[in-house]
Amino acid sequence: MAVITLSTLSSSCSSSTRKPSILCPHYPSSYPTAPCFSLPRKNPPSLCLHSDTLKPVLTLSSKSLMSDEQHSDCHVTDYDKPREECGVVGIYGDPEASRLCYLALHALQHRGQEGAGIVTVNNGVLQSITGVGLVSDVFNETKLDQLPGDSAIGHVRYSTAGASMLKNVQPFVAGYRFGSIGVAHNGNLVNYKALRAKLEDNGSIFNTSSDTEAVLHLIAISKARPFFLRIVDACEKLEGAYSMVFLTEEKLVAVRDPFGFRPLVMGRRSNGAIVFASETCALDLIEATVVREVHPGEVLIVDKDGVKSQYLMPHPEPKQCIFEHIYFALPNSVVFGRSVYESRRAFGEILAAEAPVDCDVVIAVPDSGLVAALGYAAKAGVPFQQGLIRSHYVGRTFIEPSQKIRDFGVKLKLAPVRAVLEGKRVVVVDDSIVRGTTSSKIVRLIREAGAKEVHMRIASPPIIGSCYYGVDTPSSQELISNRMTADQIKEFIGSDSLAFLPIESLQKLLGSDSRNYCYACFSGKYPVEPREIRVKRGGDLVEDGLNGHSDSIKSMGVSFKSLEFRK
Ligand SMILES: O=P(O)(O)OC[C@H]1O[C@H](OP(=O)(O)OP(=O)(O)O)[C@H](O)[C@@H]1O
Ligand SMILES: NC(=O)CC[C@H](N)C(=O)O
Ligand code: SF4
Ligand SMILES: [Mg+2]
Repeated sequence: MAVITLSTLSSSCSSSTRKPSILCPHYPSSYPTAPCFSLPRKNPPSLCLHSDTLKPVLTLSSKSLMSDEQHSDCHVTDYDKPREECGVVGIYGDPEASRLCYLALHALQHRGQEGAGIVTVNNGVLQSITGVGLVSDVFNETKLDQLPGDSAIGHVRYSTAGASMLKNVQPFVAGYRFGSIGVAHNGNLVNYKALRAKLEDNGSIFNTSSDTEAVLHLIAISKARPFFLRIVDACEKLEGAYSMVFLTEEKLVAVRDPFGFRPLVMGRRSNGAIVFASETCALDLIEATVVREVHPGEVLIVDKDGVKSQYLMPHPEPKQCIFEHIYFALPNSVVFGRSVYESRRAFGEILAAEAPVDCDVVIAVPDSGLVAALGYAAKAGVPFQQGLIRSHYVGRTFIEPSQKIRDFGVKLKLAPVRAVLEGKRVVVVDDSIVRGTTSSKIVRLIREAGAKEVHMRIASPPIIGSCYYGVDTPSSQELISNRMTADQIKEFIGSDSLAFLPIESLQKLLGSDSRNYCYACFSGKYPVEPREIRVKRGGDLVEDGLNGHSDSIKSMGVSFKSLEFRK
């Protein structure tokens, strides 16, 4: 059963004007900035339930799964892994906006499986459906019929801040004094706690424990005019990673943080509709042609007059996440202007050139090790074979009811092919080692299947630090490469040899573009100081909000158990 919430928010602002900080050549430098006309108030509440809001917000929360009020067990996921991030999509000017959004979210499902949502604009009203679980769990024909309109934004979530619970599922929608606004965010704000504390001091009441909500409050209290400059004003107060899409009654706005940590690309459909998505694979699915990336620090505003570009405050140089190429993005996507497939293949080729070994067969750890293994095999001139079969019924998250059963995790997901492995010297290529769980189990499985030698090749440098920019890696103490040398890891996983992709070779491959990438989880050099973020530990969920319990979600057929929250 769906619940309908009429949520109203108000804010006030005092008179002020705001000019764009940097103007794009296509943007009129004479853009009018008018004084704000609202009532000045001291410490104005940015959220008010007795508001004189102009436009109501219609929110439908999918109740096919448990509600926020039903505090129960916690969502158990595979915390060994660098987990996926979020995916965002935005569509302007297509009568099938919500259906296209739904399809695009399917293409981005690998980026987040905790929750999904779509917001559309219909007759000047923002309508929202969000729910926990996969896109296919949350939406069906009937739900999509409830989302008419020719503009939409959508989100698939994997939490980085704020627990896994329905109220944190995006897009978020709020009504404020001048209208309504929806937002979908991929990334993580490293100054969220400070921002929230300040906003709360000034009277803001938060509805969620997600970092993303802060931007809505900042927009509501901004004194900038016209509207999109409120978004610019708010974003300039954010630190960390944000690729976001905003939807209002009239506009679709896409923003990428100045470092461009997370991807965001713009496309166009043949009917002229403008589309934004985290990865190009989403554009391909809905037959939109890639126009270009949203540049780091850029704000793109789409309305009936076309597309305008604006920039946030200047910044030294982009720091795009190299891990998108190593693990997160799909190989059929082009991310940061590079084909993910070609990157991974090149990583494998470099490994073959720099860490050769006599072998009979090259195999991959599916899925994300596959393309690098193809590169390794081609360069080494050794046959590639499918030595491990992946079960498609076990996702990137699975049941972990106890340590004993947890050991079955890898076995459940990956099965060795004796016909390929028996009596062979095997090179096994994977994209990364996080805690070493997968590698150690795989080496054992392959030996049990009769392999004579097992040589692990890892298509990324050793991960020594946590990510604070939208990827949910374990804390650094839990990262095996933070505690052990490559030789010690080789002993730990029981392989005959082990080699990682050297960071220098990775940077050499990227050439002059190399300085535009973030390598912090390999180098420990963080482009934006993660001063207030604590990373989740294995088995933990972090309750960082003041909104009560971290409620569970039930999704994807995973099992649940109670977990303790660390403060
Ligand atoms: O060292 P560990 O802690 O075991 O983590 C590393 C493994 O986790 C990831 O795979 P994952 O199973 O998440 O997804 P995939 O099927 O997309 O490769 C990654 O590709 C490695 O295989
Ligand atoms: N992985 C992400 O991009 C998460 C977005 C946001 N920080 C959240 O936790 O919902
Ligand atoms: S720390 Fe690692 S995972 Fe995080 S943005 Fe930088 S390269 Fe990507
Ligand atoms: Mg893997």
